Amino acid sequence: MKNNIDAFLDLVKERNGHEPEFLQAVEEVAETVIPYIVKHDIYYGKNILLRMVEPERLISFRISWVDDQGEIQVNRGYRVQMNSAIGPYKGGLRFHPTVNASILKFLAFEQVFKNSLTTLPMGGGKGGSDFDPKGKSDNEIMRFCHAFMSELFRHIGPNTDVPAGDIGVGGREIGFLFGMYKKLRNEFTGVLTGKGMSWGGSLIRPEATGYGTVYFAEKMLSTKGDDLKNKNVVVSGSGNVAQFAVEKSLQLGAKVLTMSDSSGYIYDVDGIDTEKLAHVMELKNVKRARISEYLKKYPNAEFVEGKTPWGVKCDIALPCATQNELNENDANTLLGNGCICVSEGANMPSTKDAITAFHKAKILFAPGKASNAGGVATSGLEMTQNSLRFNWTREEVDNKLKEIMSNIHDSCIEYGKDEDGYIDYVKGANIAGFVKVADAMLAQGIV
Ligand SMILES: NC(=O)C1=CN([C@@H]2O[C@H](COP(=O)(O)OP(=O)(O)OC[C@H]3O[C@@H](n4cnc5c(N)ncnc54)[C@H](OP(=O)(O)O)[C@@H]3O)[C@@H](O)[C@H]2O)C=CC1
Ligand SMILES: O=C(O)CCC(=O)C(=O)O
Repeated sequence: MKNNIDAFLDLVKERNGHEPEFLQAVEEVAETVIPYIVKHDIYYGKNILLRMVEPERLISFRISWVDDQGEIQVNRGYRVQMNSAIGPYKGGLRFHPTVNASILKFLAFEQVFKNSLTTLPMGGGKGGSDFDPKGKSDNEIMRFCHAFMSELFRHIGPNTDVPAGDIGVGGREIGFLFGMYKKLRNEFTGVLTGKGMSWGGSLIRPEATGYGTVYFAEKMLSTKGDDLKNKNVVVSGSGNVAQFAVEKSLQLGAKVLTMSDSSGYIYDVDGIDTEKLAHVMELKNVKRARISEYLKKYPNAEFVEGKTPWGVKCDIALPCATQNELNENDANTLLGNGCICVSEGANMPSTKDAITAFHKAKILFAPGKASNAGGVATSGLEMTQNSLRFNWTREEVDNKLKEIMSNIHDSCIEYGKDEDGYIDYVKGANIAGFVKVADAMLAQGIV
């Protein structure tokens, strides 16, 4: 078995040696899926995983735009169309200075498994740009988004590839991107998700990733006869996913102690309640300020500069910021402090060694591709509503989201339960995600 995994990974490294994040994501999948392939004749010897690690298409393009000073700026744009076996490519756009092919390939690869887990007909893709939205005016953001879409539009469409938001891309950006797509194509279609409610968006889509992450944590806790009530929760990030993970945690009776951004974290020993969360939303979504500003209104809280919040004692950790934000030392600190459950809101926030530590300690650990799948699942529901030209109520969408998260949890148990009864959610999510895509690839032949 080890030989099969090593030989596969050597081949992937040979081709992608300079892409560490992509290799990390592939390694995690290979270690759990190859043993399954070896035991199942229908998949063995078909090089399915080797085909899955090669993007069907990787588009890279120039984005030229003019800033408020009249200077011409040049950024790089990408769309990774990873796998379309079970539906049109689907996945977010990230605008962040760290964006490169490795990061987008890791995200697109994870997206293939995640989208498969939702049971909705969506392939996997991801895109974005090394553009940094921080400190840019609304007009600059608009000009950049328009320039980005003036190239991307020819590669996407409601039945081809349907982008959405990710880091640095929220409702404002989706609006500008949609406006330019509509102008260039002269058609009003569900080509993007995360749209505004008056022009084709779905209720609950803004909340869905954070809510889903907490619904998943609640499902994991229920396997131990436990729930979120009175639990201390530590959250990283203060963007879209973090905000709604905090909101749902509060609704389910937990106490939230931290939020963060790239400058550090705030620790509020009294708890971040709904009023304080509303202030964070105002700071982040309207004023686009740093999280440290929280202390101006709530001076009892602490701001810890340049650090992640994993040293704060908690029962539950929700990493909701970015990849590799929680390492082995952080994992050991969390375990030492009695943490019993980690549900990833971000994509690949825990390093490989951190996951090993969680597994060794046999705590409840959910990988992002399972626990944060509520976002893309609700994007799938937005696509359905667009096709029907109909809107479901908030309650209808939320119920469907809960049901999807519960089904993903069941799939993880089906494929991830070890002999001693421990649920390895990483193994479960990877194999369950793989099976559906692999079956479709086999049915469609070598294309
Ligand atoms: N939006 C969605 O629906 C989905 C998002 N995700 C994942 O969730 C995570 C968060 O996304 P989202 O909330 O949408 O993005 P936002 O842009 O809304 O928020 C990102 C948050 O993470 C922080 N952050 C970003 N980069 C870093 C970094 N290098 N170090 C420390 N903090 C950082 C940001 O701080 P700062 O403002 O200082 O940069 C901000 O607080 C990402 O991993 C994303 O891929 C997963 C599924 C769906
Ligand atoms: O809603 C979507 O299409 C994509 C969400 C996303 O980017 C993700 O799941 O990581």
